[in-house]
Amino acid sequence: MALCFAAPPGLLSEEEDGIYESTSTNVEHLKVGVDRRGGKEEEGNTERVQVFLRIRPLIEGEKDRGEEQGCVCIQDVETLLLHPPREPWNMKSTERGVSQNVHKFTFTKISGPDTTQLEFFELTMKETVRDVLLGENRLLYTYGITNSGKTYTIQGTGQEAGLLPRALVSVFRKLQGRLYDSLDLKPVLCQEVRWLSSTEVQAEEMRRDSLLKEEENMFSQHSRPRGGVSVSCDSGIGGVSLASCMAAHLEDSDNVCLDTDILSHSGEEGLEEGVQFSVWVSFFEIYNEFLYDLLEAPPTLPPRKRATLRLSDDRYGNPYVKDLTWVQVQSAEEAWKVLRIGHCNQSFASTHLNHTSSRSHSIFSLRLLHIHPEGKCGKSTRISELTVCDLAGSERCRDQCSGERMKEANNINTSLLTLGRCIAALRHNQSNRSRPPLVVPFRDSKLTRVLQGFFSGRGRSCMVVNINPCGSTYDETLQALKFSAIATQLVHGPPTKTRVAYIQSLLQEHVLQTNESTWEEEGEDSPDEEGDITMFDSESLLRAIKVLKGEVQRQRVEREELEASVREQVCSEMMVVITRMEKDFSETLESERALMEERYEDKVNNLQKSLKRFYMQEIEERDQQIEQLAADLQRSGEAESGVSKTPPNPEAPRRSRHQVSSCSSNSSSSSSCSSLLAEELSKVQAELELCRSELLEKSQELRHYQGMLTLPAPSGTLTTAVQRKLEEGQKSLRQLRLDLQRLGRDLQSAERACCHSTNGERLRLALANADSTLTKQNQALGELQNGLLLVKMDLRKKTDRLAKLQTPPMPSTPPSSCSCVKRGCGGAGPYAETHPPSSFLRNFLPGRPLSQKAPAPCTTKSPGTPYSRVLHTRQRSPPPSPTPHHKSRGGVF
Ligand SMILES: Nc1ncnc2c1ncn2[C@@H]1O[C@H](COP(=O)(O)OP(=O)(O)OP(=O)(O)O)[C@@H](O)[C@H]1O
Repeated sequence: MALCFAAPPGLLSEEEDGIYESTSTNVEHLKVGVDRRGGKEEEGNTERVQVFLRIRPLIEGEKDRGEEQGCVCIQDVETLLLHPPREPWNMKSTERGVSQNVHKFTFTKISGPDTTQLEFFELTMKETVRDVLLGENRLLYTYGITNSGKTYTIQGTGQEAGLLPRALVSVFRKLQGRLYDSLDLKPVLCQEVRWLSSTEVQAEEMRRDSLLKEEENMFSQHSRPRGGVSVSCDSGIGGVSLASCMAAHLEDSDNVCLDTDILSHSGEEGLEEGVQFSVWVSFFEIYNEFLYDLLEAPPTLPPRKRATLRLSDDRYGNPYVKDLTWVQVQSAEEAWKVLRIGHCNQSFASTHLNHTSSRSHSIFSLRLLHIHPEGKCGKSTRISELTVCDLAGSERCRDQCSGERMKEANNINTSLLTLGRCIAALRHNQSNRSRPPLVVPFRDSKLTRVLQGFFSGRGRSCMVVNINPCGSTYDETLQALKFSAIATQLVHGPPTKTRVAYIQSLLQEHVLQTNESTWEEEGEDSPDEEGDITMFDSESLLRAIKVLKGEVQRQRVEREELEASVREQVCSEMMVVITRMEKDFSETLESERALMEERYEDKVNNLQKSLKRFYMQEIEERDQQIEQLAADLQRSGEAESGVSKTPPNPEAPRRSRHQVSSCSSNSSSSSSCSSLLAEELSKVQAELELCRSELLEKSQELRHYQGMLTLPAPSGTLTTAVQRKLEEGQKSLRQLRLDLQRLGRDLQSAERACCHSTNGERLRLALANADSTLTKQNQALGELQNGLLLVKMDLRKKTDRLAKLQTPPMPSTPPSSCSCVKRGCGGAGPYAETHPPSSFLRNFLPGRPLSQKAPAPCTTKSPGTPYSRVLHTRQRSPPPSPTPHHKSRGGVF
């Protein structure tokens, strides 16, 4: 079962899963990987980046330690299987707990531990050197963990010269007899002619300007990475002045054999006829994210701080190392010596894995100036470059015990991670052309900035992955292989030579536009895909530029027109859409409004209904309560007026009144009239009660008088008359009681009517009846009073007469005065005889003073009896409604 391994964070996107594979140990189920070889692709005629794997043998110390070496297994020349180590402590967290997976990687070519330096050179460098001699730019860089054999591969040791010395030998062998006089070419390379004396500057100025102009033209069309070329005065030229320092350095350096036998081939196949070459080399390192020129002698005096170099962009945006020393070399030996000098200045340190571990990325560059002495407008040049980069090895920071080593390891890992991100981004952009491209983070580290040109189509890169077979470094090796797996998916950018064809087509177009016949004559030269930019003279290039300018102008106008028409079209379409939307919105709004109206109408109706129902229920409940209270009231009233003669319970009517008033107030705000009536009723009831109590009092008083009037046997005719009058008075009194009972019943019915709250008219009628009844009673009482007064006077006369008859006259107080005293009137005899007792009359007719001589306190202290208040209240009661009875029912109630 094939399993895809997760890529390192930030290094792989989803599409890149599956670039490398992990499989179970059952090799029968191995999934066949995609073709990762650097062959021609069917589409786009682009080539995959070549990635070579080199596995070094175990060295002595590792053998002594008993390092496990069964992890790395070469399946075939292109496929590697990486088995996890048997000892579990060698595995890191990424592998722990996971089944024993086998990782499968495919490379352009795999070199095993037995591969010699020569074999590896022929495998990797041979073609690269040939391409550089043909004018291409090439980069070869080694990648791997520390102590994996990178430096060994690049430089070699002893008799085993590495790729770089072999490349130098190869270059100079092929350039034998073609090396150009270097002095004439200095201005071509120098942007800062520091090596010239002030007197020579003026003489060289004219020539240099023309050459620089030519060089600039060439660079602009040639599109290649261009470094700032400068020659240090101190370092001299051509290796002549370097000889002394070389001798000193070379004594300390390894004695690499650089004889001509290190290469098995020679010859100058493929080189252009008549072209001469000049070779220049530079060597610098990137240490802790600073650039140092390795060909500059380190300061001997303290502070021994090395001068750093700066990265700059030329006017075409291509990065180059400013003020870097370029040394012209005439032979492989000279170049090798320069390399060794730089190697001596390079930062090395002893780590626990490698006692000569590179702590920096070292970059050696060789530039070839292709000189065409017989160019159409004089001398023309072309520059090609071979850059060999020995990257520092990735390592675990925690393995470093020194703070300086830790810092170096951090910087190394950061820059390598950035390189990985750049490659991943490039890979993403190449495989997802329809999507917007990712920004390639070249600027995130110095290393990627320096190498940017080789990844941006201005050259080609080739990668050598070094691994060691040690099981102890399994995890780091796995990460390095994963990184290289991404690089195998990269394709090279379009080759620069296609630009030549483009320029040719532009020139053809221009000629066709201007003069067709002329073109026909010149048209015999077909576009040369394999040609070089130097084949064009300056006039042709100027014409091409002119055509390009015209084309740019035309396209600009076209674009503006297109933009205007697109804008117009978009505007009109937008207007249509907006109009439609507006219409739709207004329709929707209208329907929404109607819907809302309907909904709220329903809601209001429902609310009205529910409120009506609620209040009806409330009123019914209150009616029932009031009826019950009224019944209670009636019962209590009957009980009071019964034989028991119990005093009336003032609480009951009060409670009834309270119920009535609360009922009325709660029924609705519109029943204010009913509440008024209820108030009136309650007042009437209260006064009625008072009347009752007063009536009872008077009845008792009357009985008392009757008892007093009871005469002995010889009463005669007077007694009979008094008896008759008394009977009449009793009769009137009974009638009065009956009237009062009827009045009570009327009042109760009025109270019920009021409590019904819809029968206001009935209540008014009942009250009017009660009023008339009270008036009648008033009259009856008045008559009774008069009768009683007469009876009293008569009785007094008779009593006096009887007293005179029965007993001799006594000088004492007459009994009438005693009775008056008893009654509390305190009046004199004559006054008492001619007038009724004041309290009696005052109690019955207080509103009408019987005499002007009536005692002032009585009239002032009691301005009106309850009865008079009743009468007064009746007069103030609201008049009956003028509206017909049936209309008033539908009114307030
Ligand atoms: N192919 C090989 N055959 C024999 N010995 C080798 C081979 N490759 C590497 N070695 C030895 O392995 C050791 C480490 O090699 P080297 O210094 O080149 O590693 P490195 O990757 O450059 O390490 P660092 O990144 O720390 O500089 C050296 O002693 C070297 O001689």
